[in-house]
Amino acid sequence: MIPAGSLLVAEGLRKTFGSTTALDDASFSVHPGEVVAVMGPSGSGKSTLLHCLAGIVRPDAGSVTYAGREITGLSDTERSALRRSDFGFVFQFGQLVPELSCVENVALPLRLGGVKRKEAERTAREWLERLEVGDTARKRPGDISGGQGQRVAVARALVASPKVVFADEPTGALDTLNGERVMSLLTDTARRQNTAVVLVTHETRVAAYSDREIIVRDGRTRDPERVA
Ligand SMILES: Nc1ncnc2c1ncn2[C@@H]1O[C@H](COP(=O)(O)OP(=O)(O)OP(=O)(O)O)[C@@H](O)[C@H]1O
Repeated sequence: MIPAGSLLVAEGLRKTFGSTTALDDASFSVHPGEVVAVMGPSGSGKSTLLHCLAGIVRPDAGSVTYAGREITGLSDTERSALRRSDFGFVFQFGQLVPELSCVENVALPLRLGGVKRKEAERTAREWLERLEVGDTARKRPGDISGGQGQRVAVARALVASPKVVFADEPTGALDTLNGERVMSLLTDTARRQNTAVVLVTHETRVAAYSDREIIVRDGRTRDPERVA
């Protein structure tokens, strides 16, 4: 049964890569503004689930419904337009464009949405300040620390007020202190602007920032709160 008021819902997802079954009847749902952690052992299917939910990977079977609209049937162009307008992304590594300054990186989602350069960069600067990395504005990603880079990436993921942020091991490359700061900045800001967060992690410390956890094991999902 689909929980009432869900923003993003997946049912019966199945995905194979050659002879490997990555997802095998996986389900998922998230409400607006809710932070859900997707946990489970390495290779259990967490990233594949995230990619299906975000419309990056098309499942072999099952459905993904976003804001009442089935997205599994959309064309590649329609799915990329949806990702640009409604979703934000934070990954573990290499997500910032190395040739652009940090302020240009954060301004990018706004520029792609048609906002003029000056306006986009002004908003991007505010976001860098909010994420406590205002001093990186003119620097390139290669000239800042990993912790600063993740804060810039979080600013970029949130700048266009997305409805959902997908974060795949966002603190995987950071030390504990930086990881905790990135997580609290991400989840506090998302909750404040009613952005849902789908957070893939294998660390309980990181999952503690979520409102709810689901477990993926051998491509199947389990919601511990819904098991009797
Ligand atoms: N593009 C791909 N091509 C082939 N096999 C893949 C591909 N993507 C995932 N797999 C396989 O699917 C299974 C699930 O992978 P997935 O990356 O979703 O797991 P995960 O839980 O995110 O793992 P980790 O925690 O190690 O990142 C694994 O056996 C993986 O090797």
